[in-house]
Amino acid sequence: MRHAYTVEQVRSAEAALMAKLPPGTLMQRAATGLAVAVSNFLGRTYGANIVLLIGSGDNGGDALYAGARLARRGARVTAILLSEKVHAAGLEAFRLAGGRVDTSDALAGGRVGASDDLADADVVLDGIVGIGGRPGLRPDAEALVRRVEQHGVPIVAVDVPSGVDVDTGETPESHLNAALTVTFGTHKICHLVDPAATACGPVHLVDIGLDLPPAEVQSLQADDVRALYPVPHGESDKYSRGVLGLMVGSPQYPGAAVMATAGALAGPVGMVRYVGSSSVGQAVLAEYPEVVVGEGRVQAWAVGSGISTSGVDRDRFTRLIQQDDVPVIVDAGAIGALGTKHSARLVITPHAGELGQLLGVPRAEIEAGRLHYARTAAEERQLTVLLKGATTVVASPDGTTYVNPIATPWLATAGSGDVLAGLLGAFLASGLDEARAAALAAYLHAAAGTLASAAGPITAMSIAHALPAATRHLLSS
Ligand SMILES: NC(=O)C1=CN([C@@H]2O[C@H](COP(=O)(O)OP(=O)(O)OC[C@H]3O[C@@H](n4cnc5c(N)ncnc54)[C@H](O)[C@@H]3O)[C@@H](O)[C@H]2O)[C@@H](O)CC1
Ligand SMILES: Nc1ncnc2c1ncn2[C@@H]1O[C@H](COP(=O)(O)OP(=O)(O)O)[C@@H](O)[C@H]1O
Ligand SMILES: [K+]
Repeated sequence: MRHAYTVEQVRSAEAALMAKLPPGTLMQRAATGLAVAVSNFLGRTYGANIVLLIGSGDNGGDALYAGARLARRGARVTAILLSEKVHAAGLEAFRLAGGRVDTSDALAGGRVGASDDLADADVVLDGIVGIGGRPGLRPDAEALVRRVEQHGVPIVAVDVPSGVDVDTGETPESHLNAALTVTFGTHKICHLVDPAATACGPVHLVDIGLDLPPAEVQSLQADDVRALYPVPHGESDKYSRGVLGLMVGSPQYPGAAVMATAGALAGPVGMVRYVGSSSVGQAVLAEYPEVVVGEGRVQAWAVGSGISTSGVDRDRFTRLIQQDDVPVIVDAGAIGALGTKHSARLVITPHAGELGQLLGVPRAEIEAGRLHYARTAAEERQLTVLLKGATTVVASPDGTTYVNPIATPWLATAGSGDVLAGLLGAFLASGLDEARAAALAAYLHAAAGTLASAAGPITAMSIAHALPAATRHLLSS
């Protein structure tokens, strides 16, 4: 499991550890890990041109000490100071190691020297602000960052890409986009939650020995998927593996039923039942003769994919969400049919537009505050939210939050969400709790999309068809 923490949690863990260690130890650990990561990123150190952007705090200190190490190993390292006040001991160590300080005047707008240094750089280290930063880049920092981008020089962010909101993953103001982020002690929320997660690029974690409480946000890793997946055993039968009921697809969108069924059958259930109009049932049977069409006992329901809100059978839906023994996935049109009361355990699977409609908030606001709104909906409505998007967020009413770390943009294809709803239904029917079922489904859906897209552009059905191989690969690796 990958865990992410708030700035407050990180600071208190750092304080506890610092009290036991000689002064400066943590910063030296961070700077050493940073210097090694930069060398690995470049593939060489000797003769490399490295530029440091240095702000006023310890984040700049990390960059200066790492710059000193890189200079001692033969790199040409130049620091551009963005503040009158910078980490004094770090600057001294940097100068002693042969590091140059660019003295062109940032605020005078000249920056001739800086411009030359930037044009020649192999990499730029962003030590402008770390976890002590407020969102946004100041005008001088922003101008420099835009210059770096114009020259196409990759940026390695120290701890976090400057400008992002570390605790929410939001980017309300200007920020930089890193080719790599090197962080210390633990992941912070911005490393896992979009839009900031995208700005981080790949994230490299340097262990500095922190002791941390339970995490705010977590991400499944391959070994978690292996541990959680309900693999059948000698005593299993089709009922004990779980029966999923699908109330999805409509005469207008019959394909949704086929795609949700494909997702479900590629999951861990023993049986899928289809309940709906006979023409849609026939379409499902034509593709999947193993589906049982008609009423019967199920361990979970998936409702709404490929059904418009006005097409949802309200009486039936209300009865389903008022029973308390069978969990229900509420997808697509059924999200719009949700009232304020339910007693079943529910998982809703909106994209940003659908969550916006449910909460009465514009879509763009949901996109900008994905973690916040997923958590708000989960808590206020007392249900689990799987918010779809480039990084899918799963939030449960008890506060447990997962973020899916491995999606590919190829997943953004019509019907992809129907496959996901079916797969999630399969995990719920097999007996997993809602949050874990949702996190596992998002992970495997993305793994299948990644596998399928290796052969070129994908469709929803190719995601479903890649699910067994993606699952086998994960379970056997
Ligand atoms: N506390 C520790 O033990 C460790 C801290 N480390 C480093 O220290 C960093 C935190 O250092 P600090 O607490 O000094 O804080 P930062 O260096 O993140 O930034 C705080 C400084 O930046 C200024 N500032 C805030 N927002 C700004 C903005 N938008 N634009 C420009 N300037 C802004 C503030 O006035 C303040 O002077 C971590 O991110 C990490 O890089 C690491 O060395 C590991 C150990
Ligand atoms: N940019 C992206 N990167 C990765 N995954 C994405 C991206 N955009 C969408 N997805 C994923 O693709 C799926 C799309 O589902 P959805 O919006 O319901 O489409 P549909 O209604 O056509 O099935 C979701 O699993 C979502 O998380
Ligand atoms: K930074």
